[in-house]
Amino acid sequence: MELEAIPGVGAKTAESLAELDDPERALRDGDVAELASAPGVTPGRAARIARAAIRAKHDDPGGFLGTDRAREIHRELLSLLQARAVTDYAARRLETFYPSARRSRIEEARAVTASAMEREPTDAVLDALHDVEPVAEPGDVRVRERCLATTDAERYSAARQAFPELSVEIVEDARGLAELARGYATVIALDERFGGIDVEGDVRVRPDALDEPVEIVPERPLAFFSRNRDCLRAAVAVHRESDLDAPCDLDALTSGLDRLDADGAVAGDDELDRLEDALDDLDDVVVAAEDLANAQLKDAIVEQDVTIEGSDLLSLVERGAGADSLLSRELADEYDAAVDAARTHLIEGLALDDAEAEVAARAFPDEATFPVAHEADVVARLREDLQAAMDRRAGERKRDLANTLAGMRADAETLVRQALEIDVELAIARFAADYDCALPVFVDDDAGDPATVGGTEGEAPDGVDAGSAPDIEIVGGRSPVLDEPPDRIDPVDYEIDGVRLLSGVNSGGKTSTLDLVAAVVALAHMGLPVPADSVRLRRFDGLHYHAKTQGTLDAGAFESTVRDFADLATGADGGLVLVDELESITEPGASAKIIAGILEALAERDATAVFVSHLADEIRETAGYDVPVDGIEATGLVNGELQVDRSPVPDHLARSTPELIVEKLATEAGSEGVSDDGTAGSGNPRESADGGSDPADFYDRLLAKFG
Ligand SMILES: Nc1ncnc2c1ncn2[C@@H]1O[C@H](COP(=O)(O)OP(=O)(O)OP(=O)(O)O)[C@@H](O)[C@H]1O
Repeated sequence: MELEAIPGVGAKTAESLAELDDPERALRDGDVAELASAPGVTPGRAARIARAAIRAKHDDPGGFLGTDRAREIHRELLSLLQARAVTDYAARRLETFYPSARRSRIEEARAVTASAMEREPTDAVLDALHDVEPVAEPGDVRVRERCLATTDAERYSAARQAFPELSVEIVEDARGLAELARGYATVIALDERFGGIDVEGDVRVRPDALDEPVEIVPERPLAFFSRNRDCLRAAVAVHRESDLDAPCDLDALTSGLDRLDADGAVAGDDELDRLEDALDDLDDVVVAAEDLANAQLKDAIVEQDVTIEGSDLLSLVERGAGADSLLSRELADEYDAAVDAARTHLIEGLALDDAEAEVAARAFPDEATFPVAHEADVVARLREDLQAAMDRRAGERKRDLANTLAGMRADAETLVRQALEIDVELAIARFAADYDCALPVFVDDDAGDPATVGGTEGEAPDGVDAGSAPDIEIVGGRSPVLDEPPDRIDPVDYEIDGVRLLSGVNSGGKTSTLDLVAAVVALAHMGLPVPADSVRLRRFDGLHYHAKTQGTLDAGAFESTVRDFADLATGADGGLVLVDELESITEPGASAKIIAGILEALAERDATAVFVSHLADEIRETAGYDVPVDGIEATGLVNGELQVDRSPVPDHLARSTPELIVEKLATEAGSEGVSDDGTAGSGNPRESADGGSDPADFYDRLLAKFG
């Protein structure tokens, strides 16, 4: 895919995207996280790029949402879905679900939805998802205890390029290697000519180094796994909890991760731990051993009666020395015992092995002295030996672990990607469960092709013929954008065919019905499930939902609204038109004429449209064809509140709220004029006591005006 061919991707963004490992895959899969990892590409922009790439793939001109209200409904739906995603990735990825008029795009999104609706969002999976995030590249790795050495300038620059983590040194000969070995724990010689040389220190000859990066720098693969350790563990848990097919052996990956520290060091190796502890404790244990010997020896001296011969005393006094020789002669056994105790303390305290113990034993001298003092150079040698053993061991363990894990990197990345994708599906599944959704059935509008999207291949669902099916049929629809808790929402049935008016009492739910239709149509064209028992609809080219205007428009705004409707009524767009109380734009008489004209033009073009209006009668009178009117009917007034059946009654002009109230007044006034025994209270029930006319007459007169 030519990156710059994607709308909105300029040369600079294309350059950034080209830095990704596989930008085409990321674009193809709508992998927003991967796109957002390109330099300078924010997550929001990544979502827009992914959407544009999807549109380009489906040759989709976009612009399905034709009005502000349509876009608002889409935004609300998206937020409801995003609120059900655990990861930021899934929230962004959901933005790539946009309403499209293209059958291929709708089918592509529906495939994800179909799989999503099989998923069960258990608490355990959702918990595990909290720690999943797109894998991160580890920062620069720097290994200071190992270096590469060569005599060859060309090999030198190749090695520098291949191993930025290590120092690379030029040496003249074996002496140069030996010198390096004094400064580095391990020196890796790259030249064959060094094979078989005998140099002190850990010097390895590896002419194959450039082909074996894991052997030479095991830290490199390990850095990826340690950087992403928590996320990988969480991705493993997501796979286990959701029975997802894993791309690798989860036990092997987990045990590898268990052997790794957060900083890339090897964990859980007893020998390595022993060496590390011994190094940490060395100074303290030496001092403690020395103190022990001195305390023991002091006690022995205090308890001892020393008989000193006169000649010895003389020699002591004359030479001012010789107490040590006296000590070794008189207290040799006690000294040996004290030094033995010190050596044992040192060896056991540091859990040294035999070879280390042999060195450690020399830390306390055989020759008697008081106080007993350790040999600093022997302790230094012991430290060097322990450090070298630790470096060797750590290197071996790292190489082992790196060899196990390096081959799992691609699978580990897939593991995380799958876990993130599952979050997208679970968000859809949770939305579907919360709003009792069903997958809508598209009754295809392609001429001569009754195939359905989502219905039985090649035939219309339940025998419905594309020619005779209504444009939209909603059964048990529950508007997700209604500001009511789901259990307080009355399900609505509504069938829309052609261009129609929707009448009804105030607050009967006309606007909410338009919202429901808009939400259902938007979700269906996003390839998502709809909040209804069932929905059948034809594929629309766009959604033009005009919300009610607040108050009468001034001349300029009125003119531009009429222009908008001119575009709608004369354009080639096969979109769905929803309009709420357009009459509020100007005075009622003029409004009815304008609405009638728009309806005529739309009907001539076989459009699908619903116009909510309180002027249904006036519009019908003016319109040049028989405009169908549906009605949301009040079933009565209880305690001053309207009882409403929210489902529009087809081909029925609903009575208005004023009519219902006048009817109620007329009924009440009529029954007040009749006495308990059913006879008239006065000779003339329509005559009031003071001789004026009865209010019931007045109410009847008003009622008669409603026809
Ligand atoms: N299907 C429904 N289930 C439950 N409550 C609903 C439903 N539809 C509407 N309502 C309630 O009725 C209120 C009024 O609805 P809505 O604004 O859609 O009526 P309307 O007929 O457009 O009113 P108006 O004629 O005044 O513009 C909503 O705020 C909501 O509380």
